[in-house]
Amino acid sequence: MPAVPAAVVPSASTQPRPAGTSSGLPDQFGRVASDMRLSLTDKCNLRCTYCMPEDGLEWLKKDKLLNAAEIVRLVGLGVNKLGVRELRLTGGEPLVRADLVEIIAALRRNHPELPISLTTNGVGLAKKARALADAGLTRLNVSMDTLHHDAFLQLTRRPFLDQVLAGIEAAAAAGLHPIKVNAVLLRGINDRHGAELLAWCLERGYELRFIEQMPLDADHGWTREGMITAAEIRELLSSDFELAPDPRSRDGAPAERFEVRRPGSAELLGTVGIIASVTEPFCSDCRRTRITAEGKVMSCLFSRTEVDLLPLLRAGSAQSDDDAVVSRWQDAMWAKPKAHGMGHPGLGDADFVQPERSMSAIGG
Ligand SMILES: Nc1nc2c(ncn2[C@@H]2O[C@H](COP(=O)(O)OP(=O)(O)OP(=O)(O)O)[C@@H](O)[C@H]2O)c(=O)[nH]1
Ligand SMILES: C[S@@+](CC[C@H](N)C(=O)[O-])C[C@H]1O[C@@H](n2cnc3c(N)ncnc32)[C@H](O)[C@@H]1O
Ligand code: SF4
Ligand code: SF4
Repeated sequence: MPAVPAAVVPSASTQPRPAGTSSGLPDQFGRVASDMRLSLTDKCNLRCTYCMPEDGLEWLKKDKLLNAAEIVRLVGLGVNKLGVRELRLTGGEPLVRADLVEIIAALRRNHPELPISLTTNGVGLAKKARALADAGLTRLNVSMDTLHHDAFLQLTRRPFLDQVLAGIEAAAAAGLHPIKVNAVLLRGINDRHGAELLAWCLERGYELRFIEQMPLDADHGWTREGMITAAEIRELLSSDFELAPDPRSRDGAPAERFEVRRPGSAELLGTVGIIASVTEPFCSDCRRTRITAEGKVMSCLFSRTEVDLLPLLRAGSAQSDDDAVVSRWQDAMWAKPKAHGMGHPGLGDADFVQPERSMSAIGG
């Protein structure tokens, strides 16, 4: 079974962070991170082919994971000292974490105004949606690649589509709006289901986003030729829908949004997003800082260097320790690569090296 790599690289900066960059999370290229993506676990109950291997991964031991108090402390440092303005909880599958509701409630008590969102596969969501909303979750994104049971099984290797559908419904009933649905299209499996999935989401007021498959699968099976591009997705949708650029500002978001209408009709049905990380990268506007489930800063989704905050978090809780954590986090972000983990965008390029960690072990 492949193991989650234990690599710890103290600092990746080629150039030290200059004196004077004492506030926030700036990098060498003029970007400032304010969007914190925190992985709560590397575990998952699905085995999506574009993410996890069939046999799963060797899960981190519980004592290696950030505990609830450490999570609350890290978010506090992010918000109070480093300019974090948005928090996303992800994984692995965040719903498998038994203390998820308590974590959200504690974060909400400390940060009444902070937008807190969750990215989930929706399995088990039906039972938890109300508690998540009551605890103070702002909204959530559910990953669902198809409405077809056979394709769902082929993609996720688990027969849980009905659970996901029930979860989305429960989230809507709990008022966790806006609900966004994430779908990765794979050639020959669900690429022909895109228009149907969009119609389903539009009817229910959910915002669908198609995601280009990135080379972050544990099986290392991704190819630039094999993936479905944003241009292809727009083409696949064009016989059923007309897409026009959404006039609202993109504001650094991965998804480019489009207004959706039926061909020849003026009626606005809703919007669809396309997250074209491979063919239309958005790295120049990136505001994301990632923390893995075991407390490592990954300045970029494709970083091959990681900066471990856990030893500092576990060294004590005094003010001086807070300063050390903040400073190490800032150093890590200063070293953020320009794009795609290297000096230029190009996920299919010869010099691109896929990180050892799969998406589930990074925190998508
Ligand atoms: N290349 C790249 N892709 C990202 C990044 N952040 C998110 N994505 C992609 O966007 C997908 C959707 O992310 P979500 O977790 O739903 O969050 P989001 O789209 O940033 O969030 P909202 O639009 O604010 O709801 C992820 O699965 C990734 O495929 C990033 O920093 N770099
Ligand atoms: C890693 S998952 C973590 C949260 C949760 N388990 C879920 O699936 O929503 C977050 C997102 O990453 C996406 N994802 C996973 N592997 C990917 C890949 N290789 N390329 C693009 N997106 C990927 C998933 O579709 C999902 O929307
Ligand atoms: S994409 Fe999410 S649900 Fe699918 S295997 Fe990865 S972590 Fe699990
Ligand atoms: S690939 Fe790295 S730099 Fe580009 S948007 Fe994603 S996290 Fe940001």
